[in-house]
Amino acid sequence: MTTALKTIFFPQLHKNQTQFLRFPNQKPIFISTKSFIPMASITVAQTIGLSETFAKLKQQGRVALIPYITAGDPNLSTTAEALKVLDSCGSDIIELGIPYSDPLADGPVIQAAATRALARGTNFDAILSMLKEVVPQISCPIALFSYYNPILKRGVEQFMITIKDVGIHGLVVPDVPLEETEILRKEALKNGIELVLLTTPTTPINRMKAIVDVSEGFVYLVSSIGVTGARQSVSLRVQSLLQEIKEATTKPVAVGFGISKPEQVKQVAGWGADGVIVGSAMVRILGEAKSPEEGLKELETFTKSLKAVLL
Ligand SMILES: O=P(O)(O)OC[C@@H](O)[C@@H](O)c1c[nH]c2ccccc12
Repeated sequence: MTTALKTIFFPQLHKNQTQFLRFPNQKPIFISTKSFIPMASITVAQTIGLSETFAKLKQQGRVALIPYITAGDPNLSTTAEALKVLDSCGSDIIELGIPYSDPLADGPVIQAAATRALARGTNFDAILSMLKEVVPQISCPIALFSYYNPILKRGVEQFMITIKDVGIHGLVVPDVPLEETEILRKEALKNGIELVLLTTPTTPINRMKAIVDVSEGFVYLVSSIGVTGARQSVSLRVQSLLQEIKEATTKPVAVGFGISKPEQVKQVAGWGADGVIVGSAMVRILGEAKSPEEGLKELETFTKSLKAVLL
């Protein structure tokens, strides 16, 4: 659980005074002295961000489990339930993908999920409305996954304000080159959004250093070249790549691509990863189940099997 419980002491309220209390990413809280004992206190669950989550896990000697699912596949109400299932099964951060028509970095499983979600009419505004409802019920931070084009269409500044307002903590934009991240980083910073950048096995060391320098929240180490999708094994190169990155930064490093089994999660965690990302295997469960209910049940079982090897 990555909520920071905050206890707030109220200054002496005058008789019959009423107040609205607003906390970032929370619904306003109505308080009134009619029913309130002055100098009372309430405890509000507040979700902490990506880097804070990693700092907390590091203190506990634990590795983050980071699932990815595609919003709107098989439908948005199932996505809402899936977020709650993933959270309750101990996910430490959740990556939520915005379906896009040209997901060039995605393999067939996530491409098919995006196509299904778009065919159902899933759009960014509908995803935002779902998040407005669900985020206050989730204890772990959510990082949105979006290709660059939909962000540019909405305008970078407006996009960041909008996602912050629904309680999103992080953002991953897999197809934006480092040279074009300036505007993204500026607007993300202004809105307290942690912009996660990716490095790959073929990224030259100096470029990797420049990427990790400006990546916020964590560094995403792509385990293998090519597109997303479960692989029979995780490249042994990941172990040395992790060491290289950890010599260049103290920021947490999470590994993704191709990881789909508990033994692979355990292996990558054993190599020193601070987080392990599992996407296609989760997406396949939800998208290919006979019914949403069955998909959610299977998602729960699968997520628990991954979490078990990280405890
Ligand atoms: O699906 P995999 O092989 O488990 O990899 C995680 C991946 O799905 C997720 O992090 C992701 C979804 N879309 C992406 C595009 C680029 C990089 C990463 C991603």
